[in-house]
Amino acid sequence: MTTPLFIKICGLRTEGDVDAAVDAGADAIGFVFADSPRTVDAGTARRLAERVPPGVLTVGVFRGQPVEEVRALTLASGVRAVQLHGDEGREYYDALRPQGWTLIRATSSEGGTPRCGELGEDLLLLDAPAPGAGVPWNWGAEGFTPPAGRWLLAGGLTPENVVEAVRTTTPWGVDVSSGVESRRGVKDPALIRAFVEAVRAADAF
Ligand SMILES: O=C(O)c1ccccc1N[C@@H]1O[C@H](COP(=O)(O)O)[C@@H](O)[C@H]1O
Repeated sequence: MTTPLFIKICGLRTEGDVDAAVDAGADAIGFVFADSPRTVDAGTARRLAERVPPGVLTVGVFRGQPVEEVRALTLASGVRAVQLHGDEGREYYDALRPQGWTLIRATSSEGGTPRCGELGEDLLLLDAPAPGAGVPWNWGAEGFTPPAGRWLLAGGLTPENVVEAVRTTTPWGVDVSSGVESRRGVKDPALIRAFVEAVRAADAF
């Protein structure tokens, strides 16, 4: 039997969002600390993270923020992983490493396939150039080479397209935000369930 795909549901803002993701069987949930319609403050993220069972990874999502801000928000919220969408370099990852957080580097495949770990990250996330916009990138393109090692596919995934996406790109896991919303920034529990069920059905093949 192959390892089930890792599923992250991102951009959660309410208790109902968190309960829907956990009950559906998500492996990770994300709180956005970057500028976004989904932004939550550290206190909200802490309160929501406290509802999450220990087996589900809590992730703080950042984009182009100073490392001290990332450190402060991560400590204040108590999340266990940091997802970085900026153009941070190795020194930035080195500065966060001693805290023991799981470090996720979000990048695109423009300019070639990145390698997981090359900046000190634990996990790579291949996303569209505009994160959180619900727009798929061209992951089905001829010549796309998946990264070696652990990587998450993100960018415009939905319950309808995720099965084809994972069969085409063979990621270690998937990450979704817009595709499980009824409108921008508002999660839909039925879509969260449908997304997780679709991924688990893809696992069965
Ligand atoms: O969700 C956001 O608004 C966001 C803002 C800044 C950086 C990342 C953000 N979200 C991440 O975007 C991808 C995919 O989102 P989508 O499914 O295409 O909407 C995912 O990794 C989110 O964590």
